[in-house]
Amino acid sequence: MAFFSLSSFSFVHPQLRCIVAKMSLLDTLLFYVIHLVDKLGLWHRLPVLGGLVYLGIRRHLHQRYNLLHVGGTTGKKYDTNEVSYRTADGKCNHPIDDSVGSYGTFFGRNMLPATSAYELLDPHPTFVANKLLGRKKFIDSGKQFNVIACSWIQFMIHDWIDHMEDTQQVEIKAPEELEDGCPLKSFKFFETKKVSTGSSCSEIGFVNTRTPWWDGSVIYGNNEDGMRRVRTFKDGKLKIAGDGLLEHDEKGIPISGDVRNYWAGFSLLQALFVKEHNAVCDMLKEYYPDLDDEKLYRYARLVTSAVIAKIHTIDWTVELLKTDTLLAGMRISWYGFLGKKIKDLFGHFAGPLLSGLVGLRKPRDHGVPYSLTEEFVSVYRMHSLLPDKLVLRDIKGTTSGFECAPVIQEVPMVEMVGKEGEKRLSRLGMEQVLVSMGHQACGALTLWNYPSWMRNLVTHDVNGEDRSDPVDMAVMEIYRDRERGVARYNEFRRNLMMIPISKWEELTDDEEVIQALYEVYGNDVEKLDLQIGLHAEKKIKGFAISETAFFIFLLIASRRLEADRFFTTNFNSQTYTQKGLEWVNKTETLKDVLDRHFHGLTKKWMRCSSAFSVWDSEPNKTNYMPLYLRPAAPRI
Ligand code: HEM
Repeated sequence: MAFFSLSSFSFVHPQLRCIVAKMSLLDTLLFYVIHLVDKLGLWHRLPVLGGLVYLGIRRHLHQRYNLLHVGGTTGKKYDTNEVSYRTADGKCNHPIDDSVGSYGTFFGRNMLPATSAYELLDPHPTFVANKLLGRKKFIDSGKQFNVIACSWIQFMIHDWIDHMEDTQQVEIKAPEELEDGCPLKSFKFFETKKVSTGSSCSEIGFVNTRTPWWDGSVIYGNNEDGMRRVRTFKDGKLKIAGDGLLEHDEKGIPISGDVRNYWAGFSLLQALFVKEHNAVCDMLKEYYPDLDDEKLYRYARLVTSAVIAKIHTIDWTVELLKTDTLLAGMRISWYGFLGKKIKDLFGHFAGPLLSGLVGLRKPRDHGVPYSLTEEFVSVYRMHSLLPDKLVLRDIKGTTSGFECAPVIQEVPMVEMVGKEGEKRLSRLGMEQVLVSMGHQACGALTLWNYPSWMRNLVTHDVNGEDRSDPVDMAVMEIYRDRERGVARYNEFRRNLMMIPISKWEELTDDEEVIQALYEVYGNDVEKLDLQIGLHAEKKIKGFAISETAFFIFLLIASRRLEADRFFTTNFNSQTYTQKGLEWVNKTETLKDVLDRHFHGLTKKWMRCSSAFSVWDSEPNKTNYMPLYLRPAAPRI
C-alpha cells in the first residue's frame, strides 16, 4: 500500500507508474531522484560528480529490474583452482556453474519481449529502410571517431554475440510500389533459430554462437575446433603470416577465431592482437622458461583478453562518449574512484566504488547468471558507422611531424570485404591500411546514413564462405528486432525507466525527420521501430550514440567485467603470472599496442591523443582542474 501511494505521486510519468509499483521502498525513492533529473533533462549537464551519482543510481536500478535470465542453469560445479584459465568454449567461468556464459547458451533479456500486437511487416521493413535508413550522402562523425574505432566495435561484437540461425529461409519482397527504390526487390535469409527455454520470462529464446565473456574469442575461437585451428602448438603462439597479417586457408579464408563477415579493417585488428598474443608468449617464455606450450597459451590468452577489455573500457568508450563524466565513469570502472596510482600501489583493497570492478574478490552477477542480451544486440546495430569507401593514404612520402598523409586512392568498401579485401590488404600492408583508417572519420549513427553497399550484400556463413543470396541489411535489421521480440522504441524506453515520447517533436527537432516519421508511422509513436528511434534521437553533446542505447550500455559494460571470474577473483599474479599482470597494468590504450608492434608509426602519423580519434585532429587539451571537480563539459 505504501508503495502504491508513493508510486502514484502525480509527478511520476503515468506510463512508468506500473514499473515503480514493483519496486522496493528504497528503490522507489531512488527512482524518484533519477526521474526528476530526467524530467529536467539534466543529468549530462550536472557537474562530473553529480552525473556520476545519477549514473550510479540508474545502474543500480537497471541491475535490479533489467536483468532477466533465459533458459535454465543445468551446469555442474567444478574445481575453480584446477580450471584457472579461459576455456575454449567459455565454460568454467561462473564459480559454481560451469555452463554459464559458454558457447551455445541463451541470450538473456533486459526486459520482457515486446507486448505490442503489431505484425512482423507493419510497417513494411522495406518502406522503413527506404524512407528512413538509406544513405543519401555520407554523414561522418567529425573528428571524434575514425574507421579504426568502427572496426574495433565489429571486432568486439565478434567476440561477444551472434545468433544461431535456423535452416528455414524467409523471403522479404518489396511491395510493388516500392520496388523502384530498392537495391533488391526481394531477398532470402535464414530465420533466427527459436528454442524453447522452459523459463517464464520468455517461452522461446535465441542462442548465442559466440562466447559472451570478454575472452578474446574473436581471435581464439568459440570452441575446441576453433581454438585448434588458430594455434601453432609451439611456445603458446597463434598462427600469423610472414607479412604480419592473418594466415589463410586453401580457399583464401583467414585463419582466425571468427571469420564471419570479415573485411580488411576487422581482420587487421585480429592480426594486431595475434601479434600481441605472440609477443606476450615471448615475454613469458623469457621470464618463465619452464612453461610449456599449453601454459604459455593459457597465460597469454588471459593477458591479451584483458588488454582488449581494458582498451575498450578506458580508451574506445571514452572516445565514443566524449564527456568528462564518462571519462571519470569508465576509469572508475577499471581503477576505482581512488584512481590508477593508488591501485597500482595498494592493489584492490576498497570495494568496487573506490578500487574498481577489476580485481573484485568475487564476481557479481546481481543474482542473474551472466549472458549478453537481445536488447544489447539491438543497440549495437551500428552499421551506419561504415563508410562507402576506404580512403587510402600514401605513407611512403617524406611528410613529417604528424602531417596528414596524402590521399592516393578511394576504394569502394565492397572491395575491402571478404577474400577480395584480404588480397588487397595483403598488397597494401598493415601499416598503410592502419594509417589510412586512422585518418578517416567513420559514419555518424543517424538516419539516412545506412551504407548503400550493405543493401545488396553478399554475407558469409560461420565458416567465412560467401552465401549465394545477397541481402538488404537495412531491411533485415528492422525485421530481426521484430522477429526476436525486441520492444519497439517507446516500450523499450519505458522498460528502461525512461520517459517515453508522446509526439515526434519529443524525439527530434529536425523537421524533415518528423515529416518522414509521420509518413511511415502516422501519429502512432508506439509503432516506431527501435532502430529508427535510436538513430533519430537528439544526441547528448559528445555522445556518438543515443541516450537510450547508452543506458543498456551502462548496465552491460560493467557486467562484462564484474561477472567474470578472470577480471575479479582471478585477476591476480597467480592466475596471470606476475609479468602477465604487469603487461596488462602497463597497457592503457590502443596506441600503446600500436607502438609495441609498429615502432615510430604513431609518432609519425598520429597527432591526436587516442588512436580512435581522427589522427590529424588536435590532441586533448591539458585541463588542470581535477576531473571529479569539473563542471559538465563535452571533451570535443
Ligand atoms: C564490413 C563490415 C561489416 C559487415 C560486412 C557486417 C555484416 C553483418 C551481417 C551480414 C550480419 C548478420 C545479419 C543478420 O543475419 O541478421 C551482421 C550482424 C551484426 N552486425 Fe555487422 N557487419 C559489419 C560491421 C559491423 C559493425 C562495424 C558493427 C558495429 C557495432 C556491426 C554490428 C553488428 C551487430 C550488432 C549484428 C547483429 C548480430 C546478431 O544478430 O547476433 N557490424 N553484420
